[in-house]
Amino acid sequence: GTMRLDIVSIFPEYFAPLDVSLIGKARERGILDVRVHQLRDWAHDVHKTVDDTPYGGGPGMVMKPEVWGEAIDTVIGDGAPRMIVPTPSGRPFTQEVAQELAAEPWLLFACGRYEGIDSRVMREYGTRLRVDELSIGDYVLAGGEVAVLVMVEAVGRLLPGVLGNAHSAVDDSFAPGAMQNLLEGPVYTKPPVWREHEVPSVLLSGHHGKVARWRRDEALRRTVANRPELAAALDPATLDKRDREV
Ligand SMILES: N#Cc1ccccc1Cn1ccc2ccc(-c3cc(N)[nH]n3)cc21
Repeated sequence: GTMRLDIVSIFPEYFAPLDVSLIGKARERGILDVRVHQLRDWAHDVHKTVDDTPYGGGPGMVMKPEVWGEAIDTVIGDGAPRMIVPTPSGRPFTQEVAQELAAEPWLLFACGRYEGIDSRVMREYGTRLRVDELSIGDYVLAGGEVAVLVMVEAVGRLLPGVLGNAHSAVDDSFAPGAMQNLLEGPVYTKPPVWREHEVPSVLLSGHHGKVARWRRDEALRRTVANRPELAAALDPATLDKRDREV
């Protein structure tokens, strides 16, 4: 069925990219129903104020709870979407979380700016909705919009029918299975030689067993090189004899 996504932000124009490519097609095909809302529509003062100084002092501003409360109440009505709040201090957004979110019928993304949203908003809706504060990585953005674009793409591509059959998400390096927790290895296409660089001959051999083995070895090599903490966590039993020699 259709997944509904509501996004509330003071920069709705950030979400123009959701009209194109993968997500745009999914919307045209009715797989996704994406609605973007301007938070300021629920700020009633002449300046449409959405922020104020932080209690306890400190730099920057905090987003007012009243405006968010009116916005969320209007958007959800008496429904109960899963509420996602991007934040640098959230639980890590991983492929596993993306898989979980892809199973939800309705997601509501609350995009903060400034130093974040008054914490009582999450507390208020946590009594009625599942509220997840999620981080997309250990770096600080200026607001939640980019994080929502990341999450919507990661979740959207997992929905049935969104990725052409040519590329199923099941092969993802973080998807369950033989290549789980391994990084993608190198990829090649025609021509077989380009500026004197050749394609590894095993890939031209047509020997599927050797190709699979080679790809696993390359994925393992890259994982050890770029993500030693993932490689260390690999269950030795899942690595067959040859891999242990790598
Ligand atoms: N909050 C906060 C905050 C705290 C300190 C300094 C700057 C900000 C800016 N900010 C406001 C909203 C908001 C949303 C998500 C992120 C975010 C997520 C990841 N993974 N990094 N940054 C940042 C966000």
